[in-house]
Amino acid sequence: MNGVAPARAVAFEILLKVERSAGNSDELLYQPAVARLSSQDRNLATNLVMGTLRWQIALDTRITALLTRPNTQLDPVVKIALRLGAFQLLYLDRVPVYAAIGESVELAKGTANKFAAGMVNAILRKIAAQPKPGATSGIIKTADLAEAFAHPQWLVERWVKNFGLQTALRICEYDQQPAPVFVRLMTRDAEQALLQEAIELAPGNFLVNVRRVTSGDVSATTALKNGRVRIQDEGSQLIAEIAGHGMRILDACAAPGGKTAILAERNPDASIIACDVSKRRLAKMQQVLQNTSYGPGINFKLADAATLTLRPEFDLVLCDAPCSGTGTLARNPEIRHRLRPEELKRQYDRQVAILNCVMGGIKAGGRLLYSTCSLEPEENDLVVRECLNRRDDFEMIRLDQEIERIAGAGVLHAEGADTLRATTLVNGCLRTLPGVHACDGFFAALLVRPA
Ligand SMILES: C[S@@+](CC[C@H](N)C(=O)[O-])C[C@H]1O[C@@H](n2cnc3c(N)ncnc32)[C@H](O)[C@@H]1O
Repeated sequence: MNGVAPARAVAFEILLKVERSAGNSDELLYQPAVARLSSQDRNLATNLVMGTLRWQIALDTRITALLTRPNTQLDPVVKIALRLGAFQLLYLDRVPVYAAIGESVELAKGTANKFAAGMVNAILRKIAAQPKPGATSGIIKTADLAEAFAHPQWLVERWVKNFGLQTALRICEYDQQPAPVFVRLMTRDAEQALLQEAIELAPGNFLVNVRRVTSGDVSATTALKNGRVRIQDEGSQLIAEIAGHGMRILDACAAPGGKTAILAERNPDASIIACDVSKRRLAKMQQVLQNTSYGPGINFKLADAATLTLRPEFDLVLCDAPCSGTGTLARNPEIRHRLRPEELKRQYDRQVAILNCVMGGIKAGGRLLYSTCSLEPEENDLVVRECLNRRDDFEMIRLDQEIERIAGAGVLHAEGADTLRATTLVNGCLRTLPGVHACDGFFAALLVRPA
């Protein structure tokens, strides 16, 4: 693309794919075109993609108000050129106005519409002259909260109803910031190795083996390449730690394998079946995990966990179910644009089918951890309650005692254990909330089949 800086050209292509539902931002940002960029351009491309998606609702409101015919369906190329330009003008301080406008005009020339470039130029000039988004303090209405933080109103209404306005505000604030990067230290010298590569670290929220990256690009380090560290959200790691121990383990919805890796690390002598319905995701996971020191204990199985034929032979099942992902909007900002309220019922049906099926694989005395990265009760408590109602050979165990178990085993640091005890236990289940906790939102419930 003539006259367009590499970072903006890459960001534009990724945003276009996301708009056309041809991929997810987090995966697309790991493609070779991004890896080939300089570290500075990679950061800019990432900021442009994630920021534009995070603020899309607010950007579209401004853009629509300036269209001559606000109901016109814009060509996706024009839409993305406008969003990308408006995002830089309104939310980035260091981008010169001429670059934000001029390069969006160049991008808009990629359409057959010969008037598109002129329209993009005119609209972005008007946006450049508008005041930047104002302060967000003093919000007391749900609609204002949704608008100020560029979230769908229906979603914020649910959170206000379920968690209260202040907590909904914290979730929305968290979603609008880059998600923290957490690393798991896999070797004793891992922390030192990262420090030598100019990566600055702070302690994790809960887990002894976790560090939060405060400065530097871990993805470019040798420590990551040679397996001294892994990148994984701390909430996700916590779920896998709580899942616990077994000799025969089924990870029913396993890809991309973050939790499988911890199960394997914590249960080195176990036989683990890692199952996923997606061939592509399973293959990618297999490629990553089979070359690790803990890979040999894992058998990879392509299967639909809702229809598996299982004998009751597992002493541990992790059912990390597919879900709406509303606990991960900071990491996956486009979820809010794709999700519809009616989708939650479809998720519930699928989750009930999967959980109900994998409960059949638990032997007497065995345990099953059900988890999601959704904040919605329909995908969490209600799924568990429905599956427990369907049979009488399972009971739910409060996770308080599991927190004590992993605290006693030295997995949690003292402050982390206190935070978990005080803020995450709801009706015996575990719930992390983005913004309340500095990690993704997770839910977990532990079911056991008494011996
Ligand atoms: C939340 S992700 C799992 C994340 C994974 N446990 C980890 O920690 O990396 C859910 C996974 O479930 C898979 N999935 C969706 N429907 C499934 C089904 N019916 N059976 C098995 N896996 C399924 C998806 O392909 C996706 O990889």
